[in-house]
Amino acid sequence: MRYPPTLLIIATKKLTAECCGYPISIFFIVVNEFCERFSYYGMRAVLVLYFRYFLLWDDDLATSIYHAFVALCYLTPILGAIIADSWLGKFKTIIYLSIVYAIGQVTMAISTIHDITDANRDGTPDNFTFHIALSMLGLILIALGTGGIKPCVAAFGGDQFQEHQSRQLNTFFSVFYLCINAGSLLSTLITPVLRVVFIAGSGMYVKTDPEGNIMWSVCKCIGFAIKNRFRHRSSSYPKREHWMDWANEKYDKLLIAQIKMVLKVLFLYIPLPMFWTLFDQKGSRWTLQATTMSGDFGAFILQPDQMQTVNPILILTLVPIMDRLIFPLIQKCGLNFSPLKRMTVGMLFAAMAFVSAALVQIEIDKTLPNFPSSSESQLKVVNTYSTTLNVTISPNEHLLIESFGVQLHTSKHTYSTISYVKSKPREGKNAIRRDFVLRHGEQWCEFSRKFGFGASYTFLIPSTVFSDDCESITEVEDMKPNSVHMALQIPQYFLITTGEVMFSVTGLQFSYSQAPKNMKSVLQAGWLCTNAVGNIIVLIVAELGKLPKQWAEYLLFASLLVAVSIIFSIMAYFYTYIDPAEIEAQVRKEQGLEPEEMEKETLEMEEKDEDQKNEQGVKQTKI
Ligand SMILES: C[C@H](N)C(=O)N[C@@H](CC(=O)O)C(=O)O
Repeated sequence: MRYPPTLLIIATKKLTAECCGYPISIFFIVVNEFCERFSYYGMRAVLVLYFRYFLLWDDDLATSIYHAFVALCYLTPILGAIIADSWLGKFKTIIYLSIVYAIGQVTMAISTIHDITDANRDGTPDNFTFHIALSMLGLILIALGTGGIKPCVAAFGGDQFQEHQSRQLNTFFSVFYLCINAGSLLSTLITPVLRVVFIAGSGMYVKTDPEGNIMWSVCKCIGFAIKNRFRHRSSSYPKREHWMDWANEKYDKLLIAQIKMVLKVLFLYIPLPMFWTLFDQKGSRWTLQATTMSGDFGAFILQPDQMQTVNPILILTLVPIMDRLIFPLIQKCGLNFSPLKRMTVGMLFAAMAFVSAALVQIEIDKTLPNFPSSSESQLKVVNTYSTTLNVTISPNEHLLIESFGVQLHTSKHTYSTISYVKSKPREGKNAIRRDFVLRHGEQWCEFSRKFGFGASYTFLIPSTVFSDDCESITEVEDMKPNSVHMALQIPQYFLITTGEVMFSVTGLQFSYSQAPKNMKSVLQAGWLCTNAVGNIIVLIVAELGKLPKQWAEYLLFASLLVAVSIIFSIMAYFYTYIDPAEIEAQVRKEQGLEPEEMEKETLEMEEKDEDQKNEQGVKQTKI
């Protein structure tokens, strides 16, 4: 027994204004995406350093919370898709969640004002709990906003195209990706203001109504199929072609066919999170790696977090090159570079990027001093005499450690120094880059010297310093400047970005093209979830796997991705590309329904007592 759909909506396709074959409305959508990514990446670029140097968390905690936030941003798309499909529709969801998003950005910005709790005006917040709580609230709102609108925007963009515009639809996803990266490149905080552009296009959009709680219908249908299959587990019941066919007794054939399409794609997505695991470490591990490198490019000094802009810059150049040159060339050579093959190659590029990061790390490690572990201390003794002194530390002697200095009492002498260094200077910077002036009352002198990035020095300043114009200052280098140049990170950025173009742009198009019409946002949310899971994997591997050497962790991630890409290529080999519209039309024909009148069909089922229906279904099967 099958229950007919209770609600039938006849959709009217709005005639959209076109320019060069494209609906004009997509202009507003891509500009909106530019602004949104502008805001998101502007904040995300500095996030790990905010955790590290404002909230004073250690590298591992900063990395973990960063990835937890990114994971949340890519989990909330499920919520966004539910709200859009079952309640507000894509357009209103984008508007309302953008407001939540803007409130989140403001909250986050307020949390960074240390003056709010800095009563003693020493430049450090007095109440870290307040700042942490506020920033976490801000981040949760941002995640809700950015993630909530993300599956809607791409699907909403796709919805604007008519059937005759399939070529333009493919180009749309490339342009869409270009805008994401242009936004990411030019990130600043004015974005929430610019976002009104999206509303300006309101009159031109094709706005499809929410189609009922599609996610809920899907879950109920899957649940029923599983239960029904279990009830008929005995071998006396004939097997069915697909396990979802066990929902036939109660659910519409069209819904079952659509769920089969979505499940096929979601199954294929299982290995994909590993790509994002590597990709999103640009913002955490790679940025922290850059803090131990030199950003001196002669004409300008690049900050470690600015290094991330290499990614969108490369995207802006690589997407057109790939779309217009490489992919057509491969096609001309007679090679079938199908979307799933592109995605596999993309994964291999990302793995190579991590091998490159490991090689750079090995170079950096050669230049780093040996920092004391948490169970060790470091003691530095500076000899200010002109003769050689022997220092003997007897195991029984008493060591007195003061806050800014170390005093060493040995059996023979007492020396004192003013340095106590246990890590590289913050963000690879020195407190002083050039020149400092010493003052005492009316007297002053200037010490002139260019200090290297990430170096640490101790200055011994004698009382005669003003009489010889700072000449008598003795400088001791506690830690050498960063000598490995940030330019060495460019190959890893190039490899990961090439991988991204092949993997992410293709994945976005693939997710849209393989989704049934009423489940485009659902599948976009599924695609974005692979990103969320990827970030959760970083948390697990970085926290549990704690490898003693960073380069070893990079190699571990690269090897995992190679293994996963092999599994994915096998799964892809067995995947058959489908045309959802064709399948839907075929099912409708089988059901004797006219395609025009079923342009849009909600699959809201009558709320009847579940057990009663199951019983009827079982009885019918037995008959
Ligand atoms: C800035 C990145 N190159 C990028 O384009 N990211 C995409 C894909 C993703 O990370 O989900 C985006 O922000 O949508």
